This record gives sequence, C-alpha cells and structure tokens, in this order.
Amino acid sequence: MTSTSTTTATDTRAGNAATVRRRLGEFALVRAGAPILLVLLGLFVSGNAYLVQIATEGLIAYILAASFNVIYGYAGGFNMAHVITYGLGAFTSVYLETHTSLGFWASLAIAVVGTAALSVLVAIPSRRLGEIFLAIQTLAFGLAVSEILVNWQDFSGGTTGLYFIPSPTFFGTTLFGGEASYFWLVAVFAWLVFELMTRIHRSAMRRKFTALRESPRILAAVGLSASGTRLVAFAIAGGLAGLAGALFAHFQLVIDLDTFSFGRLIALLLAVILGGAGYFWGPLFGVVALLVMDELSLATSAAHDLIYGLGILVLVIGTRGGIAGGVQALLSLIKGGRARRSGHPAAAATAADDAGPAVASADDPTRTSADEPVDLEAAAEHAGSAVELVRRRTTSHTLGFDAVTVRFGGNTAVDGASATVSTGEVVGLIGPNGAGKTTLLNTATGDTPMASGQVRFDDVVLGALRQYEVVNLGIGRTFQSPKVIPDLSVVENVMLGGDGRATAGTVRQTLFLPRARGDDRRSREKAMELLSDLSIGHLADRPAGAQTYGVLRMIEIARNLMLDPAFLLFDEPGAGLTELEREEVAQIVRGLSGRGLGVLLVDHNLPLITAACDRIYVLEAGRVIAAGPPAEVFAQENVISAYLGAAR
Ligand SMILES: Nc1ncnc2c1ncn2[C@@H]1O[C@H](COP(=O)(O)OP(=O)(O)OP(=O)(O)O)[C@@H](O)[C@H]1O
Repeated sequence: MTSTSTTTATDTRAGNAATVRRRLGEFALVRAGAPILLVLLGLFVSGNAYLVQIATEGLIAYILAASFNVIYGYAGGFNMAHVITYGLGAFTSVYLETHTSLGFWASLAIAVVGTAALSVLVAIPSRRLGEIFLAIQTLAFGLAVSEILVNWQDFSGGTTGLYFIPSPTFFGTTLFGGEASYFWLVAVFAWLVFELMTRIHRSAMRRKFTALRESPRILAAVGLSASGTRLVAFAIAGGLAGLAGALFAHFQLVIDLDTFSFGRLIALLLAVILGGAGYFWGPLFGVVALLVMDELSLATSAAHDLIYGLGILVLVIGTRGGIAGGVQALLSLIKGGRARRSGHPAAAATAADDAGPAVASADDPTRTSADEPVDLEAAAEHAGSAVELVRRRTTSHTLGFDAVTVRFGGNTAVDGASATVSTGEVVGLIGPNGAGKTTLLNTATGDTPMASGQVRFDDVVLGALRQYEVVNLGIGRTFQSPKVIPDLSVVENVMLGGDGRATAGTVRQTLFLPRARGDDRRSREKAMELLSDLSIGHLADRPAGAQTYGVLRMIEIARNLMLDPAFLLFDEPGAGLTELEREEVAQIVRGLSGRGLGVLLVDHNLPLITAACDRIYVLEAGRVIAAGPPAEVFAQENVISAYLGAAR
C-alpha cells in the first residue's frame, strides 16, 4: 500500500514536471536566465577595467566558438578557413566604415551577410565530396585569402595591420572598445547568438546537421539534400564568424593578419573540443575553460605551456565529449543514483538514457539497455495499425526496371534485369547470396550507378534525378543493416522522415519560428503515433544508438512511413529479427499494399516472402531466371536448383 502510494505520488510529480517542461518548452529557463546572467556579469565586472576586458573577449570568443560548433560540432564539416572568415568579418567592417559613408551598423550587417555568402561559395565546390576534401579545399581557400590580404594593403593594412579603428556610437554614446559600454554591446550580440543556438538545437536543423555528420545517406533517404544542408551550416557559421570578427576589430582597435592565423584556428578547435563538440553547452564551457587556463598560466608564467598542455590533456582524455559530455555523464549518474534510491523504474530508465548510448543485450534481442522488454506479441498485433497513418494512394503508378546492368569493375552484379512493381502490390526479389538483389534495389534510389538500362517511376527516368529527388517523387527505402542516427533519440530519428515535408523554409527552421514549431509538433505527434503502433513508443526519448536490432528496423520503417511514399523498397527487413518481429514486418508490408502502396521486398526468408508477396522475381548471377506468384515460382525446377536447394 505504502509503496503504491509512493509510486503514485512520484508519478504525479514526474507528470507535473513533464507538463511544466512541455508548456515552458525546452531551454525555457536557460533562455530566460541568459540575459539576467549577462546583466549580472556586466554589473560584476564594470568597476574593473581588466575584468571588463576579459569578459568582453570571452563573449566574442563564445560567438566565434558557437559558430565553429555549428559547422564542426553539429554538422561535422571541418572548415579550415573559419578563422580567415572571422578575419574577413573584421577587415570588411572596418574597411567599409573607413572607406565609405556607411557607419558601424551597416558595415557590421554587410560583414555578416558577406562572410555568410562567401562561406557558402567556398563550400559549393566540395558539397558532394567527403570531409577530407572539404578540409583540403577550405585550407587552400584560407591560404589564398591570406595571401590576397597580405597584398591588399588598403583593405588589411598588409603586414602592419589596421590602426585607428573608429568606435561605434549608440544614441550619441560612444562604445569604446575595452570599456564597459562596449561590453554591453557585445553582451547583447552574445545573448542573441545564444538564443539562436537554443533555437537551432530545438529545431529540425539540429536533426539535419547531425544526420549530415553521422550519415549523409540517411538525409538522402528521407528526401533531404546533404549538400544543401551543408551549405546552410556554412552560411550560419560563416555569418556568425563574420559577426565575431567585426566585434573583435572594434574591441581590439588594432588588428593585423597575425590575429587571424592558423594558430588561432587551433585555439578555436581546442575551445570547441574541450567544451564538447556538437553539444549545446560546448562552446561556452570551452571558452570559459580556456580563459581560466590562460589566467592560471599567466599567474605562473614560467609554467605557462605546461599548465595549458596538462589542462587540455586531462580534459580531452578524462571526459568523453569534452566538458559538456562529462557534465552530462555526471548529471546522469546523480540522477540515476537518485532514481535507484527512489526505486522508480521510469526515472531510472530515463537516467540510464541520459548517460548516453548503452549496449543492447546480445542474449535477449527484445531487451534494451534500460532492461525494458518490447512486447513483441502486442507489436505484431498492432503493427498493421501503424500503416493507417500513411496516406492512402488512390492513383496508380509503376516502378519499372528496364534491362538494368550494373558492373563493379569486371564483375557484372546485375545483368540486364527487368522487373516492375505497381502500387497496391507486394513484389518479392529473391536469389542466392551475391545474386544482385541489393544492387538492383540500389539502382532505383540512385545509390548505385548503372552501366546500362534505366529505372522509371511511370515515365520519369530516375537516373536523371538526384537521390533526394527520387525520394521526394515517392520512393522510400530501408537498408540491409538498419541505418539510424545513433546520437539522436528514437523519435527524432523518425521525425527526420517528416523533415523533408516541412512547410517552413530554411530561415524559419533555423530561427524556429511558429511555422517551424508547428511542423515540428505535427511531425512529433505522427512519429509518436507510429512508434506507439509499432509498440516502441516507450523508447521514444531513448538514444537510437542504444537500441536492439529489431527496434532499429522498426525505427527505419517508421521513418519511411513518415514519408508517405508511393513505393517502399525493403532490403532484407527480416534479417536478424525474431519470428514474431518478422510477423510484424509481414503485417506492415501487407498493410502498406492495402493502403495502395507498392512494395519491393528483398529477403531470404521464404515464409516471409510467401506470406507477404503477390509476385516474386528470382535473380541468379544478376539475371532474372523466374517471375510470377510465389507458389508457381517455387515449383519451377530452375528455381529449386538455383536457389531453394541452397536455401534448404
Ligand atoms: N560496392 C560494391 N563494390 C564492388 N562489388 C560489389 C559492390 N556491391 C556489391 N558488389 C558485388 O555485386 C554482387 C551482387 O551483390 P549484392 O549485394 O547486390 O547481392 P545480393 O543478392 O543482395 O546478396 P545478399 O543476399 O548476400 O545481400 C556481389 O558479387 C557483390 O560482391
């Protein structure tokens, strides 16, 4: 009795807290507290010129580190020219102010827009290349711009730099760099940047940036352009770096090229990595840590490098994910301890999740790290209802593979294979290992180029389209090994499927304006419904990287259902699943064809194929050797000898 009432009271408290959190929104307290803390900081330092100096410098460094965290921490792009972009912001704002009639504010705005645009231009040539090419290309750009700046005396002051930088005025008050008045100006911008970061963190942008960093292939698979997403990250990061540069120039009052050297890039990288790359709090923690270390090493100048080096070593080795990662792990430990003491299972599970990805139990595939079983029987029963959230297709379409040939060097993986899938039917694709099934499927989604032949969606030839355009035409797919973003939660992974259908544009999403918030709310609701129907709703807020194979498959399926596709191509959805989970997949597949979708199902599991498919194609050595209803095909001699003999 006592334990029941304790649990009920805890439940009620947890429920109330969750309701308050939902009403206030994520980061609500932090967002409200940030300006108050900045004002308190300003009041605290304003009597002391040295502290004003350090605080102003720290806030500018925060803006710069936050900008680098967007491109490197969130989006995973290593922009070697980031510090040069920072320098360009500084030189551009001063140049415009001193060589034109534009004042500080207009020059600042142009510097921000200009550095954002330039960053996009730098990223365009490498937008489809890997990270290493991006780093090399941005390094080359950085070196070239440095060379131009050295020679463009008028703009940069050459090797001697720029002096007599005018101070901005605000309603008649001069904001002199290094004085308290200038601190307040920088504090306002730092607050705005902090607010922007809270918005990016809550919006679809963070999901997209994380997907870009972890698996650009998933972005394409949900109808989003990886290269477009990378350009957005460059634009935001470049504009903020330009802002930091312009503020720095008017703070320092003297700037030269050395200030924006590659050495500075290393300090920037250190700040972000120390703080925790990709973590919301990372840039702030990193800047504070570096400032503290600088102060300590100044106090004992003889041991400057030693203290600096040791501090960095301890932080990088000691805490995974930098300081922010360490703090998060510590908080989870404390929360976990409290939850265990209170004996409340839900709280304990949440705390376990916060600790980061855990390993799924190998002994029992139905158990997650939080040790909460997935009710597979219920899942199999309810799976069919998940597809009811998918838009019913009333128009008919055909997906046609016409004499498709794919070669990998001298190996012909697919050899003139033709097949069709119409909406409303489930078509199986079977064959022995290496027969070319996955390769044929990949030709439809643009994952593998063809030597000859074509794939059509009605009359539209898919080879002419980009991968994400194929998805937007109405073709979804799953992968042979399920692809999810481990750093995002289960529900966020599913929501990615809806992000390609967002009504809010890039600016609205970045600023998380009402339309973007509406998209997000609808997307979350649908994702939650799908997860509940698939009986994994209780895992929604857990990290996807900690889930079992069966759950990963369901996440992938739910993400595809968010797309409302006309065709869904499943690549071995039954692999690694239990019998009940396969039953669930079969229900989903049949349910989808009932909603008017066309399904192409690649699998080795013959009971699944027989239960789910209207027609099948058999591939052997890249060629179609049989086609028709399963019962007829399985009776054919050539199929028995080519495939079934091997499978039995
Ligand atoms: N990226 C690649 N590079 C080189 N060869 C490849 C590549 N992908 C597939 N192949 C080869 O193409 C052939 C067909 O492979 P594919 O994966 O399409 O067969 P599959 O029928 O799907 O096999 P499985 O059932 O084992 O998944 C195999 O010989 C394979 O080694």
